Amino acid sequence: MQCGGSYKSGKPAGAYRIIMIRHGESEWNQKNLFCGWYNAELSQRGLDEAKSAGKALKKEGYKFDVAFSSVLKRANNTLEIILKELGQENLKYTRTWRLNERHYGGLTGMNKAETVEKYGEEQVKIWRRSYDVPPPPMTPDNPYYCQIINDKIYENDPPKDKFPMFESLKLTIERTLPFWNECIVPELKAGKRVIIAAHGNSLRGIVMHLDQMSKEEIMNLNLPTGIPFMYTLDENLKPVPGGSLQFLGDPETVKKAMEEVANQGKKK
Ligand SMILES: O=C(O)[C@@H](CO)OP(=O)(O)O
Repeated sequence: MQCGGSYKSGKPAGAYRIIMIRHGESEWNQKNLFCGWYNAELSQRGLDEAKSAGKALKKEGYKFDVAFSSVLKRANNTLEIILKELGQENLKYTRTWRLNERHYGGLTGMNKAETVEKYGEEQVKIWRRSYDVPPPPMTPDNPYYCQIINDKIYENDPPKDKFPMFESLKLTIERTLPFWNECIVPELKAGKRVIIAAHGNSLRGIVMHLDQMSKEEIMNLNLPTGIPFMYTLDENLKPVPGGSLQFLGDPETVKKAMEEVANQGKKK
């Protein structure tokens, strides 16, 4: 059976394995701005994180048959850097808006710490991490409204009448999960070695689904930038014991990186 490919660590017979990674730090992460559908570049640290992720995957002997990303360049570039490190730069990958970061609505472009000063830590945590409370909608007076809505990456999809002006995690999951079920799961079931390079919140949606997390549990999950993680799934696509959210990095570094993300929503 091909689904294990060249993975080194033990994988139970019949299980499926998938690697996911949140893009490396973007320039807007670095400035601590709500980013969402704005097409930010990777920062130098983000480029380095992507390279390190590629090296770590290479060291473990990973190769991929199929790769998926959003339409946003911070995720695309992260994936391309990883594939280059693996000597797989010619692997064609699928880009879809369904794996995009959640649309941060009217918060897009605002500084997270300043938003805390203005609205309080509790409100910002609700906007950032609650399951179904959306941020305020993006209105035409937002400085990034035209740039986002007219961006060529959205030329074909989503249709203009369905173009979101905000998304909660729930709404993000509603457009990400159909893609997971219809496009990613069949590749896993066909025994393909799959990698997804996407975003903090689209990946939180997939994690919530795979681990059947409650609305309360998902609030406390912050995915670090640029550290690959693995899921090992049984034939029903449920994580095998110990098969959830296994980071390819030392636990202390991962813990610190997760805390760093959580702390972006605190006072300066
Ligand atoms: O700004 C964003 O788009 C996301 C990810 O960078 O931020 P948060 O971690 O606050 O959901």
